[in-house]
Parts: sequence; C-alpha cells; structure tokens
Amino acid sequence: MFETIQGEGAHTGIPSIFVRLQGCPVGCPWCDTKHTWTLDNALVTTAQQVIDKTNESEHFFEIDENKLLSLFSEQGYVAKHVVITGGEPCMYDLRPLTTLLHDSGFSTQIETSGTYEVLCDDRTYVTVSPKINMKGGMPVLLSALERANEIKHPIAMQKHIDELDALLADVSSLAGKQVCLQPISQQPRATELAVQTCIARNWRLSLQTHKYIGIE
Ligand SMILES: C[S@@+](CC[C@H](N)C(=O)[O-])C[C@H]1O[C@@H](n2cnc3c(N)ncnc32)[C@H](O)[C@@H]1O
Ligand SMILES: Nc1nc2[nH]cc(C(=O)O)c2c(=O)[nH]1
Ligand code: SF4
Ligand SMILES: [Mg+2]
Repeated sequence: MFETIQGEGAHTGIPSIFVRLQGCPVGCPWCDTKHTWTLDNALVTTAQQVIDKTNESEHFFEIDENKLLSLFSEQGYVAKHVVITGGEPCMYDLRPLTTLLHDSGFSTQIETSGTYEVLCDDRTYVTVSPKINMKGGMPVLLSALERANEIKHPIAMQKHIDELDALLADVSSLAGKQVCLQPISQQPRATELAVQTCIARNWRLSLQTHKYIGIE
C-alpha cells in the first residue's frame, strides 16, 4: 500500500492511494510485480512492515475494508483516488471495499487482467489489461471486457495488436471505452509500434510514466 501518482492509462497524473493485492496465477513472463504472485500464509506480516518496506519482498498483510480505510488516515494519506491492483485483484470480491470507499468520498479504479469476473461497485472505473495466452492458461473473460471502462493492452510486437483486435471483435460496443496501448518494459521498438498504431487507430498511448521519473 502506498501513495503516489497514477502513472498509466487515461487517469495518468492523478494522486492515488495504491492497494496492491497479493496473488496472481496468470504468469506473464514480463510482469513487473512478480513479488505479488505467491499467496502463502508463511509470508503474512504486519501492515507497518509492508508499508515501510523498501524492497520488493513477497510479504503481505491481511486486513478488512473498514480497517484499511482507517489505515489510510493513520498513514496521513491525502489522495482521494484509490487504485486497486496486484497481483490479480479480481481474485477477490471487491464489492465491499469499493462500495465503502465510494460511500466515504473516494473514487476507485481497478487494474485487472480480465481473467476473473470483475466484482465491484458500479461507480468503480475498471481498467482491463487483457492477458492472452499466458503461462497460467487462463482465458480473458468477455464479461470483464464488457465491464471495462478502459482496455489497456501491453504490447511488444504486431502479434499483440492482432490478438487485441480478435478480443475487441467480441465486445458488444466500444462506445465509451478508452483503448490504450502500453509498451512492454519501455522497449524502444515496442514504444515505436505503440505510437504508430495509436495514431493510425485513434487509440491512446499509455506510458508507465512513473518509471520514467523513478517513482513508485
Ligand atoms: C502488475 S499488473 C497488476 C494488475 C493485473 N494483474 C493486470 O495485469 O492488469 C498492473 C499493470 O502493469 C502492466 N504491466 C506489468 N508488467 C509490465 C511491463 N513489464 N511493461 C508494461 N506494462 C506492464 C499490466 O499489464 C497492468 O496493466
Ligand atoms: N505510479 C504507478 N502507476 C500505476 N498504474 C498502474 C500500476 C500498477 O502496478 O497496477 C501502477 C504502479 O505500479 N505505479
Ligand atoms: S496478470 Fe498482472 S500481476 Fe499477473 S503476471 Fe500478468 S501483469 Fe503480473
Ligand atoms: Mg505497476
């Protein structure tokens, strides 16, 4: 859990509290948060140790939504936008947390791979970053794509754009959905392909801006 600036997608630049949920079975080889993959009780520690950690350790803490809300003010957080990410946050039922946050004056956003049903408040802004043919062998769910406010696709080569086109063909309507391309790991060739494709398709470019300025 940490406070920073949303670095990706259409909400780039918004001060945000990030809640990074532990556990992900999807297995993207280039995942930049591999320390969140393992869900093992032996890794449970205290909230303060997780908040204070300076390295990417696999340790995590368990908390209910009411205590999490209290923790935001105890930590002195001032951001009013909460990004729930992971790991794969949609392994969990996020309705209690997102509804509590909206009713308490926060806006919320979920970052998900689209491999689980998205269970959240109607007011939540859902970013689906579809993960196609990854090691975990989990399909991207049409229900997740339909719920998405934003589809933010990580790409490195033309094949990834073709795979996105095939997924989008099944979505009932793209009206009101933002489509973004996000270059994988700041690779120059991926970035060039994303720029050219965004211009040609009138899609939006999503850079992981926090990585360019060295913030979390
Ligand atoms: C770490 S994931 C966690 C949320 C969820 N599991 C998902 O994949 O959307 C958060 C975002 O980072 C993106 N991401 C992860 N590793 C990346 C990388 N090496 N380059 C670009 N984007 C990456 C994902 O595609 C996703 O949009
Ligand atoms: N600054 C910042 N913005 C982000 N947007 C999505 C992120 C994520 O890991 O889900 C992320 C992240 O890790 N840091
Ligand atoms: S789905 Fe998200 S957290 Fe899981 S491996 Fe892929 S990028 Fe990482
Ligand atoms: Mg990240």
